[in-house]
Amino acid sequence: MDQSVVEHYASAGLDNANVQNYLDSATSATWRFVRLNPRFPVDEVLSQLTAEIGVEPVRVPWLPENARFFAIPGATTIKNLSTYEEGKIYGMDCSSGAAVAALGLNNNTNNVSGETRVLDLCCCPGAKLCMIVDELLGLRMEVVGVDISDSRLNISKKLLRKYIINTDANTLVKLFHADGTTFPNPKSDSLVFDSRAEAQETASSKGRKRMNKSARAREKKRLKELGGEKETGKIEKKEKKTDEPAARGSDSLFDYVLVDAECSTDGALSHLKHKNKSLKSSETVTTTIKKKLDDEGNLTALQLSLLNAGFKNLRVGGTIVYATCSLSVKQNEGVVQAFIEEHKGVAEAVPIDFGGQMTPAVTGPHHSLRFSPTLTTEVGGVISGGGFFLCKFIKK
Ligand SMILES: C[S@@+](CC[C@H](N)C(=O)[O-])C[C@H]1O[C@@H](n2cnc3c(N)ncnc32)[C@H](O)[C@@H]1O
Repeated sequence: MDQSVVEHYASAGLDNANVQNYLDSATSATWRFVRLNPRFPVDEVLSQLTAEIGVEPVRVPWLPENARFFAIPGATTIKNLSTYEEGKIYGMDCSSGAAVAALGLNNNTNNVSGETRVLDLCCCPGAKLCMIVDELLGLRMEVVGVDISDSRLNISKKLLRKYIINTDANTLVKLFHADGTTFPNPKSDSLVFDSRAEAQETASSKGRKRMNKSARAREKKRLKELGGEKETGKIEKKEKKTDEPAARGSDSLFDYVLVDAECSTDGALSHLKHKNKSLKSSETVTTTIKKKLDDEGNLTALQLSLLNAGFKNLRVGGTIVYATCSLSVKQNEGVVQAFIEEHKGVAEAVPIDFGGQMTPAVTGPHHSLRFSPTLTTEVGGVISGGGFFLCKFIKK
């Protein structure tokens, strides 16, 4: 195995044998994780899920109960489950869930205007974006997702259409195709999704269908009786209303910002393999990681720019979380150190609290948390997911 990759993992605390084990085990994880959609009753979803996988899902004990994370056997193909097809569960790693839980949206002490505004600066494919919306369910919210990749934004749109858009009027979710390092930039950013506009569109097309079926004749008669109106029998297509959302733009500051930055993905090999289906053996995985680590200078520059842009979009008193699924010291503690030096006295690193539970994470400088990748998983005790790094700041 390439020595630089071994050294990389050694610096993150894995010994030689564990590195090989980790690289080999990426396709055969003991556990995988699902998050329950809060729009359905927990008990009902759990019994349906238990019936179809044949074992009882185990709640991830260190995440807040209302985050609804459960471990299921690693061999389960989530997309074949009826609970997944029916939109009752999301496939999502519990350490990814930790990034959203770290924002503390449930406490919602940041909300000063009656509306909670959240920016997810690298949002695709969108698992965390959906969790942000779910955490705020029932409150007035504007959640903005930004990503530079068109194809990945299409995946996010599908997710939002499946889980989110037909929710209550308090929910507004927008997606921008934009460079997160310069967001907002009205000259180059483009709004590619607006949940309220979509919901209105869906409702009015349903209305049109109903009209076509049952009320067409009556409408024809009514128009005739009114007189003077042309009896076309056709129902006018209404102009699409843009009363509030899309027009408002992206110029206000946010209460919460998540910067789940582009990284070398070496802590979450299952994600890396998911993105690149040709990564079958530990050798090809090693080569890919080596390539990414060789380009680490560019990566850390991008990460710092994203974190700075996220901070610029945050209002005073707001909360920002920086996250990566890398174990690299340069991409994690290194970026955080550079950020703190640039924003001395304004960015304050604060402890991350998941409701006082013991977590599988190790605390580092500036209250950061490191989740080691799964090597052994204890059910009933601490259950860990992929490798992850988190650091949280408030703006003073
Ligand atoms: C680690 S992934 C984010 C995962 C996502 N938060 C989720 O939960 O599904 C990093 C994302 O950053 C995006 N990205 C990379 N460079 C970017 C930039 N300059 N501006 C915005 N997004 C960027 C990538 O397209 C990718 O989707």
